[in-house]
Amino acid sequence: MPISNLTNGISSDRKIDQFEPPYGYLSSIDPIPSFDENVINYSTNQRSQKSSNLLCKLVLIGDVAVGKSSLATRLCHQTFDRNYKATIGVDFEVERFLILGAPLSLQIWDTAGQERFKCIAAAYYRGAHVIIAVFDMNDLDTLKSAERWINEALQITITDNPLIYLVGSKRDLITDKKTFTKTEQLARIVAKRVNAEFWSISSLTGYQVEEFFKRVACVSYQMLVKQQLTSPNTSIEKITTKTQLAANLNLTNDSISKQQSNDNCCNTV
Ligand SMILES: Nc1nc2c(ncn2[C@@H]2O[C@H](COP(=O)(O)OP(=O)(O)OP(=O)(O)O)[C@@H](O)[C@H]2O)c(=O)[nH]1
Repeated sequence: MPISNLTNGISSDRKIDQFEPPYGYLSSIDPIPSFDENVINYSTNQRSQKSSNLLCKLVLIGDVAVGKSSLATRLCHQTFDRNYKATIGVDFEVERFLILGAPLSLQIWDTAGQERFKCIAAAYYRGAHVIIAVFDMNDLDTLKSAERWINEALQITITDNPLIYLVGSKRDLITDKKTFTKTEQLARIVAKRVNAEFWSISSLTGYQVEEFFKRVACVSYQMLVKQQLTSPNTSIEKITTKTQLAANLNLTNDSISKQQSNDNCCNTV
């Protein structure tokens, strides 16, 4: 497929030419602030040749109501809903970026925090390149849980060394500076323990959401291109849109409900 077909419809704010920096260098898993030369060369070749789309599978995990869906919605639809609607099983979005002129699709799997959906959600961890564990910055119990979610996800993902991000949500609700600093300090300790990069965001105001996903896109792109250069038949996908992805996976609400009713471990709560 010509690269122009793959890049059609990617908005200008999804075009990245500079490596996005981390939230703070203290919280970074990869402090390298620029694209490698071989990654730049690869991208230049992709621009001038027929090419496929790099696909990055990303899974959002964390406790109930910490703000996973809100984070995905803020990125993909630039909206925010104050009303809580629990995720049933798993939902997904595809967001496309153009990095150094080459396309990257972020396939975002938004899993349910409710315990009874855990085994459905866990089925979608497999093959994840990126794990994003979300916690509510106003509830430190959810930070403790985030560490547990990460460790559980790492036992299931079959990708070698997925990138891990620990994201503190609802930053807008913390008004006391001392509490905020303390929460960030604790989060950085947890992040270090699980080898994650820490970010603090607000889906309500949009604070750091774009920056966070651009960072994820840059780090993932660099990782996938390096994998592509060492083993050329991996990580390339022709799926470029949410509709194609849905058709490919046959993932409908019906199929999720069926899976749920067939799966005993999801009916235990
Ligand atoms: N003030 C504020 N509220 C938020 C923010 N993010 C999410 N919320 C609210 O928190 C509630 C839960 O958000 P969701 O995004 O649905 O949480 P979730 O983690 O997807 O929940 P589950 O689907 O049950 O796992 C909703 O009422 C949101 O409006 C934020 O950044 N600031």
